[in-house]
Amino acid sequence: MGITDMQEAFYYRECAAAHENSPLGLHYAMFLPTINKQATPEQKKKWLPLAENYKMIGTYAQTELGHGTFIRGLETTATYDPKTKEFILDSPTLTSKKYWPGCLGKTSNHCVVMAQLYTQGKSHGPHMFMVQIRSMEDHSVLPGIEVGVIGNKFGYGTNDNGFLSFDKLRIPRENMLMRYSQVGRIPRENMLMRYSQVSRIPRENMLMRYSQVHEDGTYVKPQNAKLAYGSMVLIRSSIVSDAARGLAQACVISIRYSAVRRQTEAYPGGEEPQILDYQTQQYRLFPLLASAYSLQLAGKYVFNTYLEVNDQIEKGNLESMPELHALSAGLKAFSTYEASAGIEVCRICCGGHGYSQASGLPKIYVDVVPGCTYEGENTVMMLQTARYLMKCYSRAKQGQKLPGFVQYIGQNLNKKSCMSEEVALGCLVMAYEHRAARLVEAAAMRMQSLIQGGKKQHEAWNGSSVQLFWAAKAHCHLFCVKNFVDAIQAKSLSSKTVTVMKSVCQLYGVHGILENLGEFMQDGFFSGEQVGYLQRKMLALFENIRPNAVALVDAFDYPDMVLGSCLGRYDGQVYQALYDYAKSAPMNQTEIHSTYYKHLKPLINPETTSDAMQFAKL
Ligand SMILES: CCCCCCCCCCCC(=O)SCCNC(=O)CCNC(=O)[C@H](O)C(C)(C)COP(=O)(O)OP(=O)(O)OC[C@H]1O[C@@H](n2cnc3c(N)ncnc32)[C@H](O)[C@@H]1OP(=O)(O)O
Ligand SMILES: Cc1cc2nc3c(=O)[nH]c(=O)nc-3n(C[C@H](O)[C@H](O)[C@H](O)COP(=O)(O)OP(=O)(O)OC[C@H]3O[C@@H](n4cnc5c(N)ncnc54)[C@H](O)[C@@H]3O)c2cc1C
Repeated sequence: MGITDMQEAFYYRECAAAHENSPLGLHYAMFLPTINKQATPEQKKKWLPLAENYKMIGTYAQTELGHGTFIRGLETTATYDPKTKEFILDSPTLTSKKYWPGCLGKTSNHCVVMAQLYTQGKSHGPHMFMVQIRSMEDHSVLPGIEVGVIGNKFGYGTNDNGFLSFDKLRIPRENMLMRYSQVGRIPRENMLMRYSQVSRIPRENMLMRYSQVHEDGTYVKPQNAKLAYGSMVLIRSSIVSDAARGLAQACVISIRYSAVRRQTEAYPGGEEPQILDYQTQQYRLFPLLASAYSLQLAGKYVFNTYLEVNDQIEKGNLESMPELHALSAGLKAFSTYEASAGIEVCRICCGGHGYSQASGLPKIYVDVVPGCTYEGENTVMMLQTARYLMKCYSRAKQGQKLPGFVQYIGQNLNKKSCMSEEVALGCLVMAYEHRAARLVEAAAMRMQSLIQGGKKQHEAWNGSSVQLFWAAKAHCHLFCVKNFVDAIQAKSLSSKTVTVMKSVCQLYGVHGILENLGEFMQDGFFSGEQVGYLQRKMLALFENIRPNAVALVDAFDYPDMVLGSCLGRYDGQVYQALYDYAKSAPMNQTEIHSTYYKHLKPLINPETTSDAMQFAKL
């Protein structure tokens, strides 16, 4: 189709294969970007045309049976042999087997492997290597490699998450040497297959844009070791929009359905109201609608930040890497938590029909919920953000200026909320700033007191980690509120749009406070009276939003084909669609199901079991 823009390609694929996760997902989400960002120009020249034309089909193989979060603990080794100028990949233990990479089990013929680099007898930590695992001729698994699928999962049925191990012992040493001695004489494109066949790969296959191993085995350190984690940062930055999309789609389904579904006479003999008119339905759905908008805006922001910082990195300026890491890790966690929990609420709000696959909601849920785990387990990611916040706190205490989105840290905490009946956006932002600043300080104080009490740094960290988590979550929440407020204050919006979106934004802020009231009230920042303003405002906002609710979900503009939902159809013909779905079920294609003959008839009518025997033989 000639589509080169990554986001555009995503939307195209979403329409073309709406109901399945692509078995090539990891190829374009991680394998191609990793080559693009981490390979040398020569490597790119060699691999990109093959990868872009789906000759090389690849994945990103980092996680192992024993380690996922702790990358430095990975056990797969890549040992450089200067005599042969090769790396020897090895999976020395059961726990070192690669486990979980998507599209690995059956689809990929290559992968980027994260392995511990050893050269000149020293370990240099995790580095990436390009490894061919299957033949480009017939897709057979190459010698020295064991690869397979990991079995059924919660979802992602069409994405063959796999296991993989390298066993150098299975390859005769002489064979490998012989193959190597031919390197200079065979065509370049033959090299990958020949080397991988023996689980030995050429030195040039190490993705060494930033770190290098010279031919004699000398290791040259990269400017920053975490540059090798760049692909993860890219995907974390993309996952925020991904989570937002899942939540937005669930809101479309649940809100449209709630406008069609009628239930329970409002008064004896009266009409059954649309369930969307129930305040309790609005209480569960409208804040999620607001959250979907907020996360979409946050997703855009973080991805644009990724692009900007990446631009600087390309120019050799690594200054903003820590900010980007903290922002992308925290928002990835915050957004996937919010979206997963929200999609489940949308499902429950559809009553019994929400439990049917016909609702489209189970599929959305199982697609979004692994985002809480992959690309960095959410709690661990929040703690990475907290680590950054602690550094900022200590810098603020030393009077140093902080970057824009953390400038609230270290602010004076002895103030009261400016909240009035009107619930001004400025007062909402101030409230979130105060809560985050207080929780950052509380976590820092806790750490400090544990250390002063004789605990070691790592013990103090663990002993403060719940508070650190709260601080990071409050920080991300503040970011989402502030970013939403900034977006609706953008000059490009029409006044009508601003009126509607202001209500949505206010609801996002107000509901978030009411759901986390303890954190806003612990130090007396809000008075009880002010909480009353917020509660009344929330109910008033439900009434404001109600007439626009369906238009607000229509505005996400997801075609029916993408939603794949009988409940969320644009035309509202929910009951006909459900009935058609039932009629088309495979079990309805025959009047009597085969199990009747096999199991039921012998019970109901034992004297005529010969039929059943007959069937069993068939
Ligand atoms: C279209 C969409 C859908 C896309 C759909 C995609 C489909 C799904 C794809 C899923 C693919 C995968 O899951 S791939 C596998 C993903 N795996 C993970 O994400 C593993 C998560 N683990 C990690 O990222 C790491 O190991 C950490 C961050 C947890 C810890 O790393 P570490 O090496 O032990 O580092 P640590 O000592 O804690 O920290 C040292 C310093 O490095 C910093 N640091 C750590 N990471 C980074 C980083 N990335 N960038 C900058 N700086 C960093 C720390 O802040 C710290 O700074 P200072 O404080 O010292 O200054
Ligand atoms: C659908 C799916 C697709 C995936 N695709 C890929 C892929 O393509 N490539 C790939 O390489 N990997 C992939 N993964 C693996 C994924 O990246 C890891 O599962 C993830 O990084 C989490 O690591 P873990 O499984 O080791 O969790 P663990 O670290 O074992 O986490 C278990 C628990 O321990 C806690 N914990 C761990 N460390 C800490 C800590 N330091 N402080 C506090 N708590 C901690 C966590 O919070 C969590 O509650 C995929 C996983 C899934 C589910």
